Amino acid sequence: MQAAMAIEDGMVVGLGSGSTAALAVEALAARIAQGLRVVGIPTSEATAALARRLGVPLTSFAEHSHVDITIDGADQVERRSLTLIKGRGGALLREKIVASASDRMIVVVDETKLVARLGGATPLPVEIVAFGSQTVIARLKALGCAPTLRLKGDEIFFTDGGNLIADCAMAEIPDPAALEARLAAVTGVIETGLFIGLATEILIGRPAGVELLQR
Ligand SMILES: O=C[C@H](O)[C@H](O)[C@H](O)COP(=O)(O)O
Repeated sequence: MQAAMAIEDGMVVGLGSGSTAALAVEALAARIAQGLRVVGIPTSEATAALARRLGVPLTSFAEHSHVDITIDGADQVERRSLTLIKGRGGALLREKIVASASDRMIVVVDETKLVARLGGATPLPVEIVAFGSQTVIARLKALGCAPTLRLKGDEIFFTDGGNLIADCAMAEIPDPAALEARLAAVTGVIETGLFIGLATEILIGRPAGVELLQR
């Protein structure tokens, strides 16, 4: 995978979550097997397990306060601004912490995820605290979206941090920053899946080759 070629010796690498990010971890592991020396900060327990299994050395923010490059996937990418929706796998909080600490965030997607405007068919995941979740969800509804508490089978889905996800369906999002501010102002909202100003490069896989969008 092309994104893994951006990683150089000695770097601290943010390891994203999801099926696309897993391919990047595999590509990184292959380079490590050939002698590349790096350490990774995983954005989920699943990614940490994969990295351990493939022999990618892990570290944490206790040892490294900044990340050189993070490679991650996304659920939607707004072409003009490189703003993202993330969190379909429930890893948005750790992903956003790692992305915010990164010099570069390389996002790998296929062309179906590229949109003129975010929202619409893709709901926005919002991580909320479990306590009082009914009242938090009611307040999200009052902001104009249609939230659904995420389930895993018949059970409530819990994030790695022990929180809940409200998937907020809404029409297209004309102003992601304004929406982010309104959602963040709701007590009990921990983080949203809107990634604004974080992605520095988008690699779009197409049958004909890879397109690069850069900030
Ligand atoms: O919480 C999950 C993450 O934000 C994923 O990076 C995102 O859902 C994309 O996943 P995938 O590459 O599997 O489509």
